[in-house]
Amino acid sequence: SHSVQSTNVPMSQRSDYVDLCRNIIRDMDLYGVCVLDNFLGYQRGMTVLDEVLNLYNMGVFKDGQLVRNKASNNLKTIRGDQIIWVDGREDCCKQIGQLISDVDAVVMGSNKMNDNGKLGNYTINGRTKAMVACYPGHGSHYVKHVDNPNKDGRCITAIYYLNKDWDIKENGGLLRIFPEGWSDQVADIEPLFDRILFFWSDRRNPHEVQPAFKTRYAITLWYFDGNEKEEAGRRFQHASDLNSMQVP
Ligand SMILES: Cc1cc(NC(=O)CCC(=O)O)nc(C)c1Br
Ligand SMILES: [Fe+3]
Repeated sequence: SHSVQSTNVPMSQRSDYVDLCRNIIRDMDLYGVCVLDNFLGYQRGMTVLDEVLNLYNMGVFKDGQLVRNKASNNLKTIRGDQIIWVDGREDCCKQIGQLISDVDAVVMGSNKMNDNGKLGNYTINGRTKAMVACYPGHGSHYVKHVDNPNKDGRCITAIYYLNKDWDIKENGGLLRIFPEGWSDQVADIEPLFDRILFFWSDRRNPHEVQPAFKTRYAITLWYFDGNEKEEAGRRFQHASDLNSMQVP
């Protein structure tokens, strides 16, 4: 993981912007996973957390949908996260909107900056809205899964974490990625405040959220590869798949 110097200038004007993008390109090419700490800096991180807490206290989060648990073959609550989709222009989400444009800046910057003008051979041309998620913390978890197993167009998952003073031993909530091809290695990522994580959304990165015992917040964006999304649009797509993503 890399640490970002905290300043308050917009991302693309930062002095270390180019380095940040190069770090993302290198880590994504080498590992398919990249972690940046102190992404917004403490002050701005706190303003984003305040907006998320405000949304949560307004009671606008919805329960994540139930997913059939193949093992027990009955409809069981196997994901405890509560979610709300935000596009960042709402009055109550201006700071989340700033976070989104900073993530856009580094993802699009990395996409342009790579020698062949592509990040991992993708042409990123869009993204979903921001999915703000909260794990209530009574052992809520998320079973091992792949974000995009069937080429729906999503190529990069970006997750920004908001959890201050998080003690993984006490609070759990570890994100464990099982990178394909690294048979015995796993990537254990603690959901720490002002940390951002990028990983390829496809079958290269099955991942799970281990049970959390303290309220755990995260904001996720999925970036689209133009060609794959175009192709997916042509193929029959179950309405539920499209429902689970909201595109601005
Ligand atoms: C709605 C939805 C959420 C997630 N979230 C995570 O994997 C948790 C990552 C973390 O919070 O560390 N993944 C998928 C494929 C869907 Br769909
Ligand atoms: Fe996921």
